[in-house]
Order: sequence, then C-alpha cells, then structure tokens
Amino acid sequence: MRNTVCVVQQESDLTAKTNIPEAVCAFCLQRVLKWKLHRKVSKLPSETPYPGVSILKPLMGVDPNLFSNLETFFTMNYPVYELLFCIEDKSDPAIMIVMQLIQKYPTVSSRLFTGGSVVGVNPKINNMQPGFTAAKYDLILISDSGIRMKEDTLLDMVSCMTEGVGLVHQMPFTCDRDGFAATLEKVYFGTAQARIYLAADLLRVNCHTGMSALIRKALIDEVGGIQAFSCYLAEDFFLAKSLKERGWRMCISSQPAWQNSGVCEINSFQARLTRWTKLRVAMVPSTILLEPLSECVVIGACASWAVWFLFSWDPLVFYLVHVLVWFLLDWILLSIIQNGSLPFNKFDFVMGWLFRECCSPYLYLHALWDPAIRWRERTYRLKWGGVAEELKPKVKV
Ligand SMILES: CCCCCCCC/C=C\CCCCCCCC(=O)N[C@@H](CO[C@@H]1OC[C@@H](O)[C@H](O)[C@H]1O)[C@H](O)/C=C/CCCCCCCCCCCCC
Ligand SMILES: O=c1ccn([C@@H]2O[C@H](COP(=O)(O)OP(=O)(O)O)[C@@H](O)[C@H]2O)c(=O)[nH]1
Repeated sequence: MRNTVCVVQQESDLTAKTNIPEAVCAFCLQRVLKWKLHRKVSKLPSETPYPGVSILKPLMGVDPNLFSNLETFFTMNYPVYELLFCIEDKSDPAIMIVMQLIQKYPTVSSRLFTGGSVVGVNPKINNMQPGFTAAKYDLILISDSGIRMKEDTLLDMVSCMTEGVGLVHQMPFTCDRDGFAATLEKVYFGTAQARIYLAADLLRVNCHTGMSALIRKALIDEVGGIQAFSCYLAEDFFLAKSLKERGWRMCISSQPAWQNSGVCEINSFQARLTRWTKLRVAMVPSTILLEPLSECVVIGACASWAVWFLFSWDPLVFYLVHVLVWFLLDWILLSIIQNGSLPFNKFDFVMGWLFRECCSPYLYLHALWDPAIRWRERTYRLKWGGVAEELKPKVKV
C-alpha cells in the first residue's frame, strides 16, 4: 500500500515538475503571440506618403474560390497599388475570371500579362517575369493565387516595412472552410508549421514562404531581377537568403496569409507538404535531422529516455504528460492565431491533430524516398543545394 502511495506521489510530483515550466511557457507564449500576431494596424504617419505597391498575381487554372479570392485584391483599403495578373497559358480559364474582375472594378489599376517568359526552370518566376518587368512601384507584393486579403492586410504589411527591413512575409494560415481536409489544414498551419515558423523567425533563421511577401523592388533589381532565382524551385528561400546576406532584415506581418484555395482535399494537401519537405531537404540538408526532432512524438521519446537515464523518472508517465501538454499548447497556439472562434469543435481538433501526428512520419519518409518533385503539371529533380532541373515527360512512340 505504502509503495502504491509512493508511486502515485512520485507521479504527481513528476506531473507537477513537468507542468510548471510548460504552464509558464504557455502563459508567456500567449502574451507574446497576441502582441506579435494581432496588434492593431496603425495608419502610417500622415506626413509620410503611402508607398505604391505593385502586386504580382501568378495564376494557373481556376478553382471555385478564385473569383472571390481575387476580388479581395480589388477592394483593399490602400491608396496606391496596381494589380499585375500573370497567366502563362493563353487558353487558361483564369483569364476570363480576371477580365470579369477588371471590368467590374475599372477604377483599380490592373493589367493582365499572358504567355510568361522563359527565364529559367521555376514556372512561377517564368509566369511572373513580364509582370515584374512592367511593375512601376518601389514595393512588390508577390501573392499566390489562393490568397485572400482583408481590407487592411496590405496596410499591415506596408507598415512592417520599416528601415532596415527588406522583406515582410505572412505566416501561412487558412480561411475557415468546411470538411475534415480543411480542419487538417488549419490544424497543420496553426500548430506544427506555426511553431517552427515563429521559432525560426525568433532565431532569425530564414523561414520565408513566398505565398505572400512584400519586397523592396530595388533589392531584387540589384541582383538582376526575379530571374536571378529562377534556377531554384524554392525561389522564396533563395530570395530571402540573398537579402539577408546583404544585411537586410525580414519581418513577419501581424496578419497571417489567408489561404483559401477552392480545392481542399487530403491527398492534394499531403502531396503539397511532401513537395515542400523535398525542397527543404535539398536546400538545407540539416532539416533531415532537425525536422523530426521538432515533432511531438520524436522529441518526447528522446526526452523520456533522457529523464529516465538522468533521474530514473518513469519514461511512460513522462511521455504521456509530454504529449498531453504539447497537445494543449498546440490548442492554445491555434486559438491565438485564429484570434476568434474556430470553425470546428474540440473533437474535430483532436481528430485533426492525431491524424497529422500519425501521418507526419509517413509523409517525411515518403519525401526522402522519392525525390522527384511534381508541381502542378511538371516534374522536377533537385540537386543538393536546391538547383532544379525539369524532367521532361517521356515521349511514347
Ligand atoms: C530541436 C528543434 C529544432 C526545430 C527545427 C525546425 C527546423 C525547421 C526550421 C525552420 C523552417 C521553417 C519552414 C517553414 C516553411 C515551410 C513551408 C515550406 O517548406 N515552404 C517552401 C515552399 O514554398 C512554396 O514554394 C514554391 C513557391 O513558389 C511557393 O510560393 C511557396 O509557398 C519554401 O520554399 C520554404 C521556405 C523555408 C525553408 C526553410 C528551411 C530552413 C531550415 C533551417 C534549419 C535550421 C533551423 C533550426 C532552428 C529552428
Ligand atoms: O507552374 C506553375 C506553378 C505554380 N504557379 C503559381 O505559383 C503559385 C504557387 O503555386 P502552388 O499554390 O501550386 O504552390 P504551393 O503553395 O502549393 O507551393 C500560384 O500562384 C500558382 O498560380 C505558376 O504560376 N506556375
């Protein structure tokens, strides 16, 4: 009996020991993130003229949300900007949607560039090249097709472009959509990715994701334009690297990137994550080791072994407490980033969270196993370092 009491006491001591620092972390995290991610956008000082922004929208294909997503770019509350839509394929149905919007909002400065211009391997850069060449303002916003803007998103990004900052990026997140795939995407971007994105930003590690980024055009021109990064598929990473090497800082804007693609399926989402892992592995090989270490199950197993080895604590109890605390912290992080009520209940969150944790090792190993990268209609191979080459489809005789 005494032994049992002793064990229970040891366990509750252990729980308390494990919980106190993590509870303190949770509190600090909540305060810091609330400040970082949801501060009020202050208007620029009235004596400063608003800098003009050329917005590059590379488009390829249509989805059910494309019209309404693009429309948000016409209704932004920002005084000086132009919209440069870029569509490579002249028979792409996205052209029709853009034309409708241009007609609907004749007062918004907007142009359409079709045909692209082959300056390298990266198809997004080839597509954007004519728009980039025609851009007339000092700031460039590269914004992917699935992104939605709020009225004040551009103002928020511009206000982060302070002295010494060369690039303002948005942390990827998602709009509220229905279905399990949408829950999974929100759970992924609001927990696993947000955690490493914010940690990397804190440590000044280059984590820029190019789906929504405001950049000083002069800094791109200095190295020969966007085509300087067209030999890479991850042009975003190398662009940010180049700015950092020239002493410029990067900054996360206070609003996340509201991804709202009309295609929301588990398979395509997992294929996207696998493609990104392949890019990161080729660009920064140390991620092969570091990324698994940032996962709850892996770091938990390592920590449990360590506390057993060092302090003879029960590794199973430690592991379970670790998973529970990690799970709760993920819920807090997601709620902070959402900054409002979530579109799903706690049970859906548990399901989404468990599904992601279980699939993550499989997706990671799959990415290592098959290095060919399929992006939209093309397939590529990456050399170590990140330089890409396109694999031509085999011609059947
Ligand atoms: C013990 C704990 C260690 C933690 C280790 C964490 C390791 C990872 C650290 C930071 C990585 C943050 C990465 C977040 C971005 C993930 C999304 C992504 O991979 N995006 C890539 C593709 O983006 C699309 O590419 C095509 C483009 O046209 C689209 O528009 C894009 O959206 C993107 O290219 C990746 C960018 C960032 C890569 C960062 C890799 C850095 C690894 C550093 C490792 C050391 C960090 C250690 C400190 C935490
Ligand atoms: O061959 C391509 C592939 C992509 N894109 C554009 O590049 C951006 C990012 O593409 P996607 O959403 O497929 O990339 P992800 O975010 O999944 O990496 C989008 O605006 C696409 O329209 C493009 O112009 N040509």
